[in-house]
Amino acid sequence: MKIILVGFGAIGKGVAKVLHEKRDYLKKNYGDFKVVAITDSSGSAIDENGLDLIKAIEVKETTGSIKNYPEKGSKMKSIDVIREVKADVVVEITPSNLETGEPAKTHILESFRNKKHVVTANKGPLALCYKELVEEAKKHGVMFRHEASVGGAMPIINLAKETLAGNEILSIRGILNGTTNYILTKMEKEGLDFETALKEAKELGIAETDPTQDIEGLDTAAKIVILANSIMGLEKTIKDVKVKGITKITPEALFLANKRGYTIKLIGQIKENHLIVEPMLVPIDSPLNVKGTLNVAMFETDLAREVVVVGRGAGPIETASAILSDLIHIYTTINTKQKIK
Ligand SMILES: NC(=O)C1=CN([C@@H]2O[C@H](COP(=O)(O)OP(=O)(O)OC[C@H]3O[C@@H](n4cnc5c(N)ncnc54)[C@H](OP(=O)(O)O)[C@@H]3O)[C@@H](O)[C@H]2O)C=CC1
Ligand SMILES: N[C@@H](CC=O)C(=O)O
Ligand code: NA
Repeated sequence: MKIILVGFGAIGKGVAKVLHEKRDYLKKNYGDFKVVAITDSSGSAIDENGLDLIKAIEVKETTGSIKNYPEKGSKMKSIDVIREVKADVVVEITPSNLETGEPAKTHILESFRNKKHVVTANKGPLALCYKELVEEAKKHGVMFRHEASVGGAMPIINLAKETLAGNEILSIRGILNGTTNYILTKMEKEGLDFETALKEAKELGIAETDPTQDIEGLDTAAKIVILANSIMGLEKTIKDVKVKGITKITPEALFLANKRGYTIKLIGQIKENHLIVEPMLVPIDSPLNVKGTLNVAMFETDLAREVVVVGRGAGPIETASAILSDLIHIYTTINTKQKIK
């Protein structure tokens, strides 16, 4: 299967590392997963026989742009790569823009129009125009998967759509941002100040390109909109969410909460058509009291009753896990269809 990576930052490099490390496992169990093009904000590298992913990471980390990849690099823009390079799947992992959804929205729609399946971790277009994207993918007969867009490695979207298929999801409540959970945990457990904890989160590659999206609660808001639209059949936008972030939370507030048997978590909640994101007191012994970059989601369903999932909500390799599972789904679907013909 031929793959184009659009975006080569923390997640793009994480996907490249995972595809390199898992290449023998993938070949043995599925087939050849080949990255034929990689793009970033200033250019691209293209090789129809498959790029050397370790070399691509090294070029990116030493020179700052993939266009410096020996012999295969150029200033070719992402949109032209999507149109002109022969591939099966585009992995869209540019920054999430929660106002316009660009450049990801155009990348995704253009991929569909060029008969390319899409896997994305990008929350922008999903939170702003989910229905349009799903309809366009259907119109062009291609697959559109986005497990990584909510909760990173934590299985939530495909779990709801596949394993919990047939259930009506009545409410979802959880911690859906790894950066803020990391910050709150560091402040609570080590008394670290907010800025130092945020700096560490950036260094771990878990924060958004614009980390205010994390700490002001907008990333969590985007995610509950995606959940509302993709697995609860609602039609919401980020404007429908009442949002409050964690910038006013201090180590002292966490200490006082602990003394009373509580902790403080940034909770996203969808219940009875209301979407809310705010710091909430959570009992110390609650299943919601997970630490570090962990995320947690508590589903209330009509058949399976309560379901709780926990997993790493952020991180290059962890997020690449969700992207890989979507790529494998596309690979197996393509090859099953071909065998039936
Ligand atoms: N970090 C995480 O743990 C998670 C991130 N995500 C989502 O994944 C996406 C990527 O995140 P992350 O890798 O951390 O972000 P980074 O900021 O590390 O990387 C973004 C990449 O996109 C590139 N880029 C920007 N504009 C364009 C463009 N027009 N064409 C091609 N590439 C472009 C940047 O180029 P350049 O290098 O030249 O600046 C960079 O390589 C985001 O949407 C984020 O919300 C989802 C789950 C977890
Ligand atoms: N910045 C986000 C990345 C995953 O969506 C987070 O911290 O959860
Ligand atoms: Na996920």
